[in-house]
Amino acid sequence: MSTSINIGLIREEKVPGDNRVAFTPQQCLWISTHYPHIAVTVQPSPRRCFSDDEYRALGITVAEDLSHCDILLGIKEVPKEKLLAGKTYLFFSHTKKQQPQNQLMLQEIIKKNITLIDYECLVHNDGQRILGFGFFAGVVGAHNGLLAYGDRTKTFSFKRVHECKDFQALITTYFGVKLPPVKIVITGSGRVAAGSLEVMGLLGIKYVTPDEFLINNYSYPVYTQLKAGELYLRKSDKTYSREDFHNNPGAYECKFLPFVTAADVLMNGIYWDKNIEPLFTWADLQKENFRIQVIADITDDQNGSIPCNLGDTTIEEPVYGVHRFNQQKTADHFDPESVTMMCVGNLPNELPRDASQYFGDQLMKYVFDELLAPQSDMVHKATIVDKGELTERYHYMAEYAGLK
Ligand SMILES: NC(=O)c1ccc[n+]([C@@H]2O[C@H](COP(=O)([O-])OP(=O)(O)OC[C@H]3O[C@@H](n4cnc5c(N)ncnc54)[C@H](O)[C@@H]3O)[C@@H](O)[C@H]2O)c1
Repeated sequence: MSTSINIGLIREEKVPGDNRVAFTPQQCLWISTHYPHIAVTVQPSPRRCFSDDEYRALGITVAEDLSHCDILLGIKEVPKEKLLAGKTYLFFSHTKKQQPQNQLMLQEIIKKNITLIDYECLVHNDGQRILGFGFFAGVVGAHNGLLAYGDRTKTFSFKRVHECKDFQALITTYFGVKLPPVKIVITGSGRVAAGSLEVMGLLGIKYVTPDEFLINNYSYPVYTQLKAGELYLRKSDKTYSREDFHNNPGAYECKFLPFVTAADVLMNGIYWDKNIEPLFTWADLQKENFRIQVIADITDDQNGSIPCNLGDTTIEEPVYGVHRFNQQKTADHFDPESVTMMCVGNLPNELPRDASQYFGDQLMKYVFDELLAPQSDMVHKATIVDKGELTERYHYMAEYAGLK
């Protein structure tokens, strides 16, 4: 069969740069073996976590010009001057909440008769998102939280994740590590929480129930996990219903407070929006029995579920201290009157090879055939712009898109 569909993997050009990619070299090879009518071309990139040579070594074409491609896959937003007219793009556009910083990009997409399919809007029948990087955010966030705790208490030290080639290499650094009897509380039950639990398992940290965690002290490291049903109860009748909580989060109160007196480290991986009560308040931080020393805020909303999240940190400078009484950042991240905050907003970039492979696997498993099919409800629902026209589901964005 002759090649009839050309797919391009674009170079990430957003600043600051991203090192992830939609398909690894092995996955590109797999596509060309299993779909002989599809050809993949990779745009060269000095920053991508798989080098151009790793693609070339498997016989994948690396070329600057993608004008022959029908479908272009990226990760982050595409600078508007780089958008190729008439193409079908898939990437995280961050436009569906009408984010101001991406308005001009969306207008250009419309002007250039582009089709935009947003990864974030690809969902299973039950509404769960198909694609995301949460698992590796959870892994890196948990590691960084423990690293900060080790540095703060001078009890152990960890290597930085991005200094390891991949997850496998990170795991080898855990052999022989002896942690002090730290108590860790993990919130959430999604992909982020799953990644953090993986690190607990790899380090042999023992699970205890939330009740045991509150009552007991241990001579070895332990963790507990609080899912939404254990964290939030309806104010009126002290019950929890997932659907009701998602629809009426304001009717629920947060039950986290006792854990601030029992945990040394908090790894926060819950879903949060502004109508959901935060885990604790500034006033709670000032109480004498506030025990938490390090917060890995993987959810990472400024002034969100964690009031002392004063903004993002970077992979280069992953932590800052926040003074519990004056609410300001401290000169020393580990000031005894401070809580050490880890608020990196792009955690998966520390493990980009694994994060990319996981992403490509999900894309292959659940989306690829739908994308190639003449009609797909899943893809249709995630299509924000179809050949330059805002689709019906996204008409609410007309003004933002410059159409009104
Ligand atoms: N810091 C980073 O680098 C980074 C990376 C990835 C994700 N995150 C953030 O971490 C958080 C968790 O991500 P995740 O990948 O685990 O998400 P997920 O989609 O895997 O899980 C989210 C959980 O929240 C629940 N949920 C979904 N909609 C909800 C609603 N409307 N109200 C209440 N609960 C709801 C889901 O049932 C699920 O259990 C998100 O806020 C995400 O933005 C941060």
